[in-house]
Amino acid sequence: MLEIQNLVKRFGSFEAVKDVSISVPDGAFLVLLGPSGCGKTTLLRMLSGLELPSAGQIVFDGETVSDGDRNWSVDPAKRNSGLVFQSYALWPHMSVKGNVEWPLKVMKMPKAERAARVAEVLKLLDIAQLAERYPNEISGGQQQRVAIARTIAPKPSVLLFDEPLSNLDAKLRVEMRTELMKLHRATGATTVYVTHDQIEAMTMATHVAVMNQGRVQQFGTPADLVDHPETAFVATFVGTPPNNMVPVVKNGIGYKVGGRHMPVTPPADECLAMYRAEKMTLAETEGETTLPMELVETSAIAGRTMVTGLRDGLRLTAIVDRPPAARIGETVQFRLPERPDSWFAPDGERID
Ligand SMILES: Nc1ncnc2c1ncn2[C@@H]1O[C@H](COP(=O)(O)OP(=O)(O)OP(=O)(O)O)[C@@H](O)[C@H]1O
Repeated sequence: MLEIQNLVKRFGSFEAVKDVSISVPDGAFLVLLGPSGCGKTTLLRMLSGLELPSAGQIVFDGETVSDGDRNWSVDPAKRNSGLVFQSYALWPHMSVKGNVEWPLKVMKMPKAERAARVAEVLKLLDIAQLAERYPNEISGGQQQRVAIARTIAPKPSVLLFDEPLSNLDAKLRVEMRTELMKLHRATGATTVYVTHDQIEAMTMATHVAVMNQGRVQQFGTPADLVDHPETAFVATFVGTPPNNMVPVVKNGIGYKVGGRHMPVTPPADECLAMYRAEKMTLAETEGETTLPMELVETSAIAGRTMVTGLRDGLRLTAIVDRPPAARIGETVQFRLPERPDSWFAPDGERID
């Protein structure tokens, strides 16, 4: 079990990580997901021991490895965790085999055992044929595999990844995603993986912590996040496409939804209505729950069409069966379902 307890990280007066508490079960694949600057890397660096928390504790398997309150932490090399960065920094003067063997030499593993472990790991990552080559003689994707092999060679019980696939092209990313999941199953190591790519998060994770501005907005399984987003931020950050969020305000005896009077019964005078993209439709003409929007984007998605409209800063996405007749820049009528899927308060908290 990996426990993060009331963890805080301050840089001067700026709080990059704010009171984060999460319990990660053994063998889980936790993804830290959030926009740039939300504190993901800082949290991961604290887990690795590279950064000392300002307050709070990190506990691996019942043993405290970082204690911000006491200004103390176990050295990164001694905490049974392995870290893979976005840039993989292999030793250029060592062969692939030499790079993977290096951490085992450092931990003084006997020679025969070392050779067996290196062979096993190279096979697991499908790079045995590259064993004698040097880093400048292999591709970027292969270098990333070597970096991962080097990290898992000492059998760390916790594996930490910081956007490890962001330097790879789209096709290779998808392939490596599958490989990393295979690797996770094969090693059984509790994994913490940082990304801002929500598709990566939703396909790989057993657990996701969605972060924003230093806080964890929601911690749960990918399905939890999609089925029951706890904040408007989560609702609009996860899912493909993300959910639509439309402001609702009291106006006279009725309510305006996205700026138009509509027959709704919101739980408060001012709130946000969430509509799932697959429940939105397009209408030929104006109706009781339609919003005229400028058509800004259409794209084919798994045999259906994703249509995006814009109006006064409000962006709506619908997944429909057929592409609209309208062209980009023309007006289309988006029809909202009779009832939204969820309601959120103006501060983003879920209401029902
Ligand atoms: N050493 C530092 N000194 C001062 N501020 C820092 C330091 N490291 C990070 N920060 C700030 O803390 C915040 C969180 O940074 P962090 O790198 O954790 O974000 P992130 O979510 O990983 O972003 P990205 O996806 O862009 O890497 C940012 O506002 C960043 O500028």
